[in-house]
Amino acid sequence: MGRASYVRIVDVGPRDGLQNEPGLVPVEAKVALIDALGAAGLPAIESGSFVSPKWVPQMADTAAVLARIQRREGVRYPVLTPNLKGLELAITAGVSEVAVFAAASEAFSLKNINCTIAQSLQRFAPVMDLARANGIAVRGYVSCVLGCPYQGAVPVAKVVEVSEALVAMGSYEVSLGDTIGVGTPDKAKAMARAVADQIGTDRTALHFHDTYGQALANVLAGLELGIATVDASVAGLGGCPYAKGASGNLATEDLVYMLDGLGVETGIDLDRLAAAGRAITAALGRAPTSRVAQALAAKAPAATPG
Ligand SMILES: CC(C)(COP(=O)([O-])OP(=O)([O-])OC[C@H]1O[C@@H](n2cnc3c(N)ncnc32)[C@H](O)[C@@H]1OP(=O)([O-])[O-])[C@@H](O)C(=O)NCCC(=O)NCCSC(=O)C[C@@](C)(O)CC(=O)[O-]
Repeated sequence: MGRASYVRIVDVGPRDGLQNEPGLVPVEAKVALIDALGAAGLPAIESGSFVSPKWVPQMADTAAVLARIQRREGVRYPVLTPNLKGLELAITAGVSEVAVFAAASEAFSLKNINCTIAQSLQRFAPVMDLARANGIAVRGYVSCVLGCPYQGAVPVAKVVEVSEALVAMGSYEVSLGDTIGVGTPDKAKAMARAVADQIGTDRTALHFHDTYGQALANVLAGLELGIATVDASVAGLGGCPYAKGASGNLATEDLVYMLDGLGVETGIDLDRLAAAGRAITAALGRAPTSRVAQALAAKAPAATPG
């Protein structure tokens, strides 16, 4: 199957990007980021997570963030929910989409959500049922699809097995997370193909971190399979609190620039996206790691001295 003519980008910056920030990011900065991403044309913006505030303090204000964002018609604002308690909080916050997150590595599952892979799938079953009863769409994640910080190699068969289980339970899509960004294109493509062959290309999404600078190449390899949903994080924000050394996701600006160049539609305005990235990184006191954002900033006319 060839490359799709439209790729749906899920910006995970407000959640995956910010969850590991050492200093608390104010609610206003998160709301401004989500609204700016919506205005830039993102069709889906992962806006927070209802997880234990002891485990991930940065996401403890998710309800406050959701109460203040400007929800745009046609834009989805999923949040992570690891268990029923998380889903109940998400329902109270009025969400229409959540994500459950499993792993293909036992060691990572224990560190990240304090249970085995099998226990996590058991825990997700009632979450899926309650979500369905409330008309809430459920996305699934599988972490460590190309390697684990604790266990090393991860068998592709395990990635396929967990992905199939998530779809069988009711996930409309499974996002394949290279949590520590160790993948390279041939391996990424073989893994994504093995999953897509079982659950369908239309249910397969790519979520690659850029730790080793391979994320864009890995995405391109996945696009060749016809996969048409890709996660990215504005300004390259991010890192996982339970994966030491994991850097940010593929930067959304870099992905949009590549797709624009390939003639693949995204519906995203690159300049507005880059402005959103500059605003949040300014609030965090640093520059975007996105190469495209840096290039655009270098090209921008200098302010007139005044
Ligand atoms: C899953 C748990 C809760 C298990 O944690 P646990 O300690 O086993 O849970 P518990 O059920 O025993 O509860 C312990 C305490 O947490 C509370 N609690 C329990 N659940 C919730 C909830 N939903 N919301 C708020 N509070 C909650 C619960 O009420 C209790 O409070 P206490 O009585 O001690 O005061 C914990 O391990 C956790 O929150 N983990 C989240 C870790 C996380 O968010 N990781 C980052 C996201 S995953 C990721 O980044 C990878 C991804 C998706 O991007 C893809 C990729 O790149 O690979």
